[in-house]
Amino acid sequence: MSNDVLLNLDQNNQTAVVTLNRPDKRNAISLKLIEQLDQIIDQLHRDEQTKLVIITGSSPAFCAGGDLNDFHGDIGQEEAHHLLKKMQQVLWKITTLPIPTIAWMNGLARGGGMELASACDFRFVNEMSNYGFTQGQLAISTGWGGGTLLYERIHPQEAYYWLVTADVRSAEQLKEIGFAQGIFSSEQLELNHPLIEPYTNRSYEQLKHWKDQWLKAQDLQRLKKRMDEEVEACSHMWVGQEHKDAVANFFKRNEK
Ligand SMILES: CC[C@@H](C(=O)O)C(=O)SCCNC(=O)CCNC(=O)[C@H](O)C(C)(C)COP(=O)(O)OP(=O)(O)OC[C@H]1O[C@@H](n2cnc3c(N)ncnc32)[C@H](O)[C@@H]1OP(=O)(O)O
Repeated sequence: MSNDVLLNLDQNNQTAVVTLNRPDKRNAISLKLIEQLDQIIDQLHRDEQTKLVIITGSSPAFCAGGDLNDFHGDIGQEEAHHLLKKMQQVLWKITTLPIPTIAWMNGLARGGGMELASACDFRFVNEMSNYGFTQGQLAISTGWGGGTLLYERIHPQEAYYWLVTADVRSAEQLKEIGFAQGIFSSEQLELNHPLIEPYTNRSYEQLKHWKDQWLKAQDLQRLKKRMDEEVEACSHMWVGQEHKDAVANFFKRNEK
């Protein structure tokens, strides 16, 4: 079975690097990838040695969102809800990991790729890449709970505006609105990168404590409820003709 998600630990088993590994498909999140990611995140929840999780993508992309072949438009609302829910559950597990999480956004991200990044505690972006919550262009909303998480990451007015415009923004713009904490220029992730070192230099105890504070500062019960509502709303838009047409147009544009 191909490994659509890779897990690498540093020599002390303290930093886990989780890599989405479907570069030919711009690391689009298929159902198979969700299953593998889910297992890895479960493993990290149980792990008592790892102090930091970094999620990244195999070059050239970070993540092109949900795999539109698997999450195709031609399904009923209940089936759409069932499929969207699977990834929402993974995003929830990432959000509630007891140690800090970083999205190292090595390349472009669209749609659900941005939702995945929003589930992490910190985001670092590549100066050469661009990023967008483009679901609006596909006649849907965010569908994994990542739109809800966006409201927690940046100013709500800015989150609302970004979701409606569904525009693609530069690394610089992401830093300006506070979505990204830093910008890097190299494509390769190095654990001694100055943006990563502040984390690797801290102890397990420190990082776990700060994450605990971060989680307690949020109303998790309400957050989960809002994420559930997002999945429900998106599943209804999913079956609309406008969405089916938008997905068909994407594949038509990409026909070789
Ligand atoms: C389902 C959940 C929902 C959510 O809740 O948020 C979503 O995520 S909806 C999906 C949102 N994502 C998109 O709309 C992105 C669609 N992709 C693109 O716009 C472009 O592919 C790109 C990401 C900007 C990359 O462009 P480029 O570098 O020019 O590559 P190609 O377009 O040639 O793509 C290469 C290859 O990858 C396949 N691909 C890309 N994205 C997806 C995707 N989301 N689902 C399935 N497949 C995808 C693309 O079809 C190409 O495949 P081949 O033709 O076989 O080479």
